[in-house]
Amino acid sequence: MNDRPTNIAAIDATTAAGQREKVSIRNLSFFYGETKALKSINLPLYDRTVTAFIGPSGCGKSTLLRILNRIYELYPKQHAEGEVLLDGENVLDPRQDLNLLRAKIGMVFQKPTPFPMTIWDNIAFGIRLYERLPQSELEGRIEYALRKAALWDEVKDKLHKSGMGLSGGQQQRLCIARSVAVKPEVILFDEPCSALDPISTGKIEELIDELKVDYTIAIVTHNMQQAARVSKYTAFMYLGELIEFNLTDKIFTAPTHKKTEEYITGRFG
Ligand SMILES: Nc1ncnc2c1ncn2[C@@H]1O[C@H](COP(=O)(O)OP(=O)(O)OP(=O)(O)O)[C@@H](O)[C@H]1O
Repeated sequence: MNDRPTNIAAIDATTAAGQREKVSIRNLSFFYGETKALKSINLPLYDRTVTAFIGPSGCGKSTLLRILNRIYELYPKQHAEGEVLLDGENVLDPRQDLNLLRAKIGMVFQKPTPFPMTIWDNIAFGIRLYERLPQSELEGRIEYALRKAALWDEVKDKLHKSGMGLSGGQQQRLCIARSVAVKPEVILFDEPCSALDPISTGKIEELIDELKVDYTIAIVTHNMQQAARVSKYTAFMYLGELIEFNLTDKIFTAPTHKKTEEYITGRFG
């Protein structure tokens, strides 16, 4: 068993057979002021595939996700080095249009974050940031997004009631609908179920399974059963480094690195 961090070049070629890289993370480092929180990460996100990020608290999972759509730029004194290629184009390029990027790479956060407005407006608001649609098309898009988020049947008779009146699980699906409504290519989920009960969690997991048909998905989770259930690939991170990336089955049954094994067997974390 090997104790050294992996390099993506070392991934068994058969592991990725037939898989197209939608996002390629290359030599990516990240700094909070002077503190280096990510250390030269190399990793693919395969097209229309779910990749889970696991690792102990503070290892850099959320930081990594926040780089992919450059949300970190909302905060001062944070910067990234390296490359994040989306279909071959570096999203870290200063000339990148951030609105367009965030439409292409949507994000769903730990706590549901509906806007204090109606269910309908929650979704229309996001669409209007990016597109001007005729009313009938807008209505069609809103229904499409709510159906994709498995919420339509529960809310179709109260579209003009506040999104804040929904249950936590419904609010999270509303946030997923908001993300889907702008037709993204990648959706990032940062611990999307940590504030939800087991039934709502099950619904979100089913939904992720359906969404992967259309979207490339990355999910940060503390729940290893969840990672095993929803993802095809898993990245294990520790102290800002990518220790191991592989098929989820391999990570959970035959990890290559000692630290991965210790983590998944609950010896630390
Ligand atoms: N705003 C910030 N300013 C300075 N350091 C930060 C900031 N946010 C995170 N960090 C540091 O960066 C490192 C990675 O944090 P990050 O939140 O990405 O980890 P994580 O793996 O997502 O943790 P958790 O599982 O607890 O959410 C940690 O050492 C953390 O203390």
